[in-house]
Amino acid sequence: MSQKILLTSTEVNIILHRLACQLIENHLDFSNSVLVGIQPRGIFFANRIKNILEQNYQVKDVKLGFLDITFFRDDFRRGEKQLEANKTQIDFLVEDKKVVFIDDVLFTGRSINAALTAIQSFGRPSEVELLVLIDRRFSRHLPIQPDYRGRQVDVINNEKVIVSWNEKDGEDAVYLI
Ligand SMILES: O=P(O)(O)OC[C@H]1O[C@H](OP(=O)(O)OP(=O)(O)O)[C@H](O)[C@@H]1O
Ligand SMILES: O=c1cc[nH]c(=O)[nH]1
Repeated sequence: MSQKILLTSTEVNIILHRLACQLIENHLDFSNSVLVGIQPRGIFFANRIKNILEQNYQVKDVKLGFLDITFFRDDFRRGEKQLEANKTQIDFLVEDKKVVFIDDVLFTGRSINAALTAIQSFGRPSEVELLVLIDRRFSRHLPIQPDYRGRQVDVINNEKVIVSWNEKDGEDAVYLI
C-alpha cells in the first residue's frame, strides 16, 4: 500500500500551536468554554491542545472531556461494521458553555453530527464549535464545517487520511494512504 506524508512532526507541532492561539483569540481565559475530544482519535489531539494552552500560553485549568459517539451514529443499526464503544468522560455540565469539539479528521461530517446529538445528554451549550486537524475538502454528506482547521486537503474517495500521534503510534505525522 503506498503512502504519502501530508504533515511531518514539525508541521503538526506548528499547527497545534497555531490552533491553540486561534482558540485563545475566541475563548480568552476559557472560563466559559470547554474542550470535548471525540473518541477514539480526537482525544490525543484534544489532550495536546489542552497541554499547549496551559503550558505554553498560561491558560488555567482548561476543562476537557471525551465523548463517545458510537451509539449516536446514523449507521448504528445498519450492522455494516463491528462497533466498539469507547469511554465517555465528561465531568462537567455543558449548560450555557461554549463547547469546542476536537477531532483528527473531518470527512463526511457524520461523526460530528452524532457528537451533536450525544452532547445533549450533558446540557445545552450556548455554542458548539469544531476544531479538526485535517479537513477533507468536497467530501461532506452534511452541512457541517470546521471553525478551526489545521490543514485542508483534497483526497480522492478511495484514499484515507491517517493521523498518527506520538503517544499512541510512536510519531506525530499525517499520511495519505
Ligand atoms: O466525518 P466522518 O466521515 O465521520 O469521518 C471522520 C471520523 O473518521 C475517523 O474516525 P474513525 O476512523 O473511527 O471513523 P470512520 O470509521 O467513520 O472513518 C476520524 O477520527 C473521525 O472521527
Ligand atoms: O480519510 C479519512 C476519512 C475518515 N476518517 C479518517 O480518519 N480518515
